[in-house]
Amino acid sequence: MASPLLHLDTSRPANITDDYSLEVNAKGISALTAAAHRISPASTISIPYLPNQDNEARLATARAVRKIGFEPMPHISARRVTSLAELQWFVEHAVAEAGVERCLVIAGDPATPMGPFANSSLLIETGVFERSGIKVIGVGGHPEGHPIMSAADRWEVLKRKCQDIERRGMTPLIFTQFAFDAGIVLTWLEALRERGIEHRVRVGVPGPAGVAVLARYAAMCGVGACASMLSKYGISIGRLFGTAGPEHFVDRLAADLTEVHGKVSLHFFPFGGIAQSVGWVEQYRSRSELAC
Ligand SMILES: NC(=O)C1=CN([C@@H]2O[C@H](COP(=O)(O)OP(=O)(O)OC[C@H]3O[C@@H](n4cnc5c(N)ncnc54)[C@H](O)[C@@H]3O)[C@@H](O)[C@H]2O)C=CC1
Ligand SMILES: Nc1nc(=O)c2c([nH]1)NC[C@@H]1CN(c3ccc(C(=O)N[C@@H](CCC(=O)O)C(=O)O)cc3)CN21
Repeated sequence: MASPLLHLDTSRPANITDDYSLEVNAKGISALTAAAHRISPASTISIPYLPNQDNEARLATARAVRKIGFEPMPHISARRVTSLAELQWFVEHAVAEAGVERCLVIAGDPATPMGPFANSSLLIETGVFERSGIKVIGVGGHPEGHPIMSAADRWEVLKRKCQDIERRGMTPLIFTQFAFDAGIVLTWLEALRERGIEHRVRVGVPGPAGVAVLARYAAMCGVGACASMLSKYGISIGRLFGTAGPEHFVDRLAADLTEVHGKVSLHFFPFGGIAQSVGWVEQYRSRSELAC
């Protein structure tokens, strides 16, 4: 099987991958433990709210992430939370048992909410987070659009969520879905800053993975993966097998990010495995250093 393609590019700054975060679910803890010495201490490890992992499994993952020396950031999927009591239980236990200080709130995919929360704003409005000691709340940003919201609604909802988080004494952090076209992300960052939203953005990046795996996750997550986007990513329609890494995507960000785009760091989705994503960052960094 082909290894992730890394193309030498001397134009990027060395620090685009500094302070990256990584998504790790319950099944990934042993791989995270094995790779821990290769990841900066206290890095944020976000814990997705997967339907096949229950609250106990998510809590155990958060405890393990903390024990290894990282900052656990559990996701809470509004539409999958069945009651206020469940939300309270989870957040309080996460704080008490894993020292959780940051959570990511996201609507989630169920067409019909399983409880009283149809969107992530309703989770924030409960007051559970600040009362439990949470300091940072992550919310979704949508460079590629949103299943139901118009552009105007998207900006309004994002602005309101950030304001509400700050009003409650916490710090907002914006996470974007993984994407294949860095140009769309750059344009969205400019629009975000034009609207006066200055909070740090963690740009979603797919880790190196099989092309078929990337296509499957893109379809599952509603991520744009048309031929032109994939081609910008470095995947040609004639080569739908093998592995693809985010080198073109990250190169483009590194080359084109300026002060106008504000505070930006990377958030990796390790679809091809945790060791592979961590290894990709190491290779990318060593090539940047060689190029300096
Ligand atoms: N890391 C990730 O996984 C990220 C994912 N996203 C995507 O954005 C989606 C929703 O964005 P949020 O900012 O959390 O929305 P939100 O919680 O702010 O909701 C905004 C509006 O969209 C409606 N809505 C949201 N999801 C819906 C669904 N599945 N069906 C019908 N209506 C829905 C809500 O009711 C609300 O009116 C996520 O579910 C995900 O697909 C965005 C950023 C990061
Ligand atoms: N709209 C939306 N819905 C989602 O469910 C979703 C997103 N967006 N954005 C990205 C995250 C990441 N997601 C996932 C979902 C499942 C696994 C998972 O089951 N991983 C297995 C590997 C399975 C495989 O080989 O493909 C694992 O062992 O980690 C990982 C990440 C779901 N996510």
